Amino acid sequence: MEVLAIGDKINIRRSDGCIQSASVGLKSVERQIVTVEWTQGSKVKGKEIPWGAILELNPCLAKVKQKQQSAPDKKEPLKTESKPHNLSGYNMYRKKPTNSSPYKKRLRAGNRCDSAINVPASIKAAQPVHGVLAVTQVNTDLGAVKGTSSMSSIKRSSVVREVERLKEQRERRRAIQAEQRREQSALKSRDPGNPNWEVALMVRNYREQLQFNPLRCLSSRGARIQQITVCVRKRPMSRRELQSKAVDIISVPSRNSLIVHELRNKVDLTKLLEHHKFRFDYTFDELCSNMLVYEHTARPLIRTMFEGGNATCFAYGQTGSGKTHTMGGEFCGKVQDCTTGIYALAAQDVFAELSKPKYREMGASVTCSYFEIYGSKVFDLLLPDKPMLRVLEDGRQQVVIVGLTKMPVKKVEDVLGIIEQGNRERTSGQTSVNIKSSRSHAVFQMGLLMPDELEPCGKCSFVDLAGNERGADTQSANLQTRREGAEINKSLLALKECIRALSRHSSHLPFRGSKLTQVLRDSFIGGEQNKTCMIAMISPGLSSVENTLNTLRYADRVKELVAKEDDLAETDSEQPNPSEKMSKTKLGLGSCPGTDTESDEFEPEPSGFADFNSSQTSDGNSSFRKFDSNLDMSDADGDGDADGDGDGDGDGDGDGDGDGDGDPEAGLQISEILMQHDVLFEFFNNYKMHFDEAVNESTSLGKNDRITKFLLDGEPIICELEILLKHAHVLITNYNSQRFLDSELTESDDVQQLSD
Ligand SMILES: Nc1ncnc2c1ncn2[C@@H]1O[C@H](COP(=O)(O)OP(=O)(O)OP(=O)(O)O)[C@@H](O)[C@H]1O
Repeated sequence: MEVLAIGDKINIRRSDGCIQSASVGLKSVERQIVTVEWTQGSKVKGKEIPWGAILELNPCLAKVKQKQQSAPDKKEPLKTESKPHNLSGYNMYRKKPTNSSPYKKRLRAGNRCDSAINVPASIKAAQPVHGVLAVTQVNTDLGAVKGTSSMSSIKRSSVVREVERLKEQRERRRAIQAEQRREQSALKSRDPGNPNWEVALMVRNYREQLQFNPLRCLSSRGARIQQITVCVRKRPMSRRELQSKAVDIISVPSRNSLIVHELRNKVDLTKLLEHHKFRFDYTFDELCSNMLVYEHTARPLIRTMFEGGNATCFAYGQTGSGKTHTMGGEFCGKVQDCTTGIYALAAQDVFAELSKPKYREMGASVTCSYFEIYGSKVFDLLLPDKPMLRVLEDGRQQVVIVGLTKMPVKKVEDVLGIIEQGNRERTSGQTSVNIKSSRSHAVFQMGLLMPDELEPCGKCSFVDLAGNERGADTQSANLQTRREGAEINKSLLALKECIRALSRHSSHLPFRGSKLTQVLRDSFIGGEQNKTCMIAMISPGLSSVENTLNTLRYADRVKELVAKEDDLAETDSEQPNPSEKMSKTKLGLGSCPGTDTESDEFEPEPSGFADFNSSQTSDGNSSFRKFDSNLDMSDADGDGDADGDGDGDGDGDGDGDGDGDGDPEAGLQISEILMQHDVLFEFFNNYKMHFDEAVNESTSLGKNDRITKFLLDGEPIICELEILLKHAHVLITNYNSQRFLDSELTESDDVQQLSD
């Protein structure tokens, strides 16, 4: 082992069997192990190899050793040099070596030794650079000659070892840098004129470290069917993007993870990549087909419709990210092949299911509707000239699209005809992003109809949403375009709120926040029976990174709540203690939201919950009074009803008994109103981080619960809630009076006007 020096090149065998050259790092004589290192791409790798294995692959080392042993006479003169007392020059910090010092002598001896013995070239190459190194080297050489001489038993000082280590590090770093420079210049010369070559290289280097195992299997069997599924699909680079040498900054390493490489500039203006990692139920890369996406997203939803539930599949994303491609079908030039979209694939499965004897005997049939929501207006895509339809809501909050075509269909071809007809009618316009872009939400619905029934007993809705970046399209000078953007933003926010309400089994459903959520109200109520899937589409290019991150964060927000829902499900399986049980009842979990029976469950006050209330009230008494006085102030506004629930008791709980458990709808109206009023809507948005969760949680609690909850959470939130309530009170009162006055059927637009 002594014949080897740090930095020597030797042959090694890699774990995959191949033999390659590597540099000697550290040696452990006791363990008879040598550590070697080599560079692979931009990475430095290393491993420990037994000395025996090294000798096998490097027979020349054995020869060197033999030579050393067969020339004992040449070692003799060194014996005296190896005595410890001759090492006075060893410690350079204690005594500076002079020409006549033993240090110099040893150096000369070492040189003599070099000439006498055929040592590896690298040892010679590493001859005196620093005095310290030279001594070390001489020691190594001496050791090689002397074997177990007393010289080799002397420990090198920690300073020497540190210098060696630093030198090794420096050399390694330089080797990597040289390799990177070589790669960079190779890439630059290979890709002349590419302004993004540096980013491309950084992304490529990062990807080299990843292990890719993306989703490829067609069968979704075994996939967990959840109430809410959130997936992401990355589209391939378009021809235009490839021509402009755009960089693909999305990596999809596995079936449920995704990384966005965002380009950032350091303070010194050098570029670096920030890697944003996301996890979803499924992630589809650019090679995934529509069929594969369908298998994992919409297909599991078809069963829901036959089980009497409402299934909804949303395509969400930036303009041009592939929503229409996924939902409606692939484009061959400008012509869309409807047979390859999720609408058609779902229709195939629906008819396959319908042909089963069970449904044939029942006489079940299927109807199709196709409409679009543009701004806050609904248009029927299956009638000539796309007439505008009215959306009405009855006293039981049932939403009806008056006059919507429900076309009976008997086979897949009928459905394809309907899709083609509807697609021709869809509204398009011009944005600063795309020449042609959908500014409307398109809703395609299939309903399962039983004989003698007017309304379908199960429904599948597929929604191709308008581009989510539209609200940020501020370059447009056109007021109409900006309004459209605002409407789209509003509806997407309302959609998120509704999905969140569904995942939390919340009793409050803010479906009036937009026309989209209003017409899809059935999709969000009904609890476990309903299933929802969101497919977030993303563009791969560097220029879309901001929109891509926005899309993923939106989807992530929905997914985050799904995770919470799972947590709750786990808790449910355990035996809850009485107070937990009550808290959940109060949160409306497991019950059908918005039903009267729910408010009955609010009646009993279990001891656990009463304790909770009382302790909080005593803890935060002063704040409680502060909040109450605020309610009084609102009362002074002249509405005669400080709590805004229309009962005139002003006690803040809605039922007049002061126990905080009364009217479960008292809370829900607050965010409903918020969703309908621009100022509050914006306010709500700005402070979202704080009371996004809070308002929703509070909505299914009584008002006192809400108050105590926020007292617990601390002062800032109380203040924000106060401000929020101040703004909301007048609106709530107006809204309530209107609602109570309303008779059987109310036109939703009127409700909208009210808040305006
Ligand atoms: N997965 C994909 N594979 C191949 N091409 C795709 C894919 N996704 C999208 N494309 C192509 O990208 C372009 C834009 O797609 P598409 O029209 O579906 O976007 P969009 O999100 O619906 O946009 P908009 O909101 O404007 O309607 C189309 O030319 C389409 O063919």
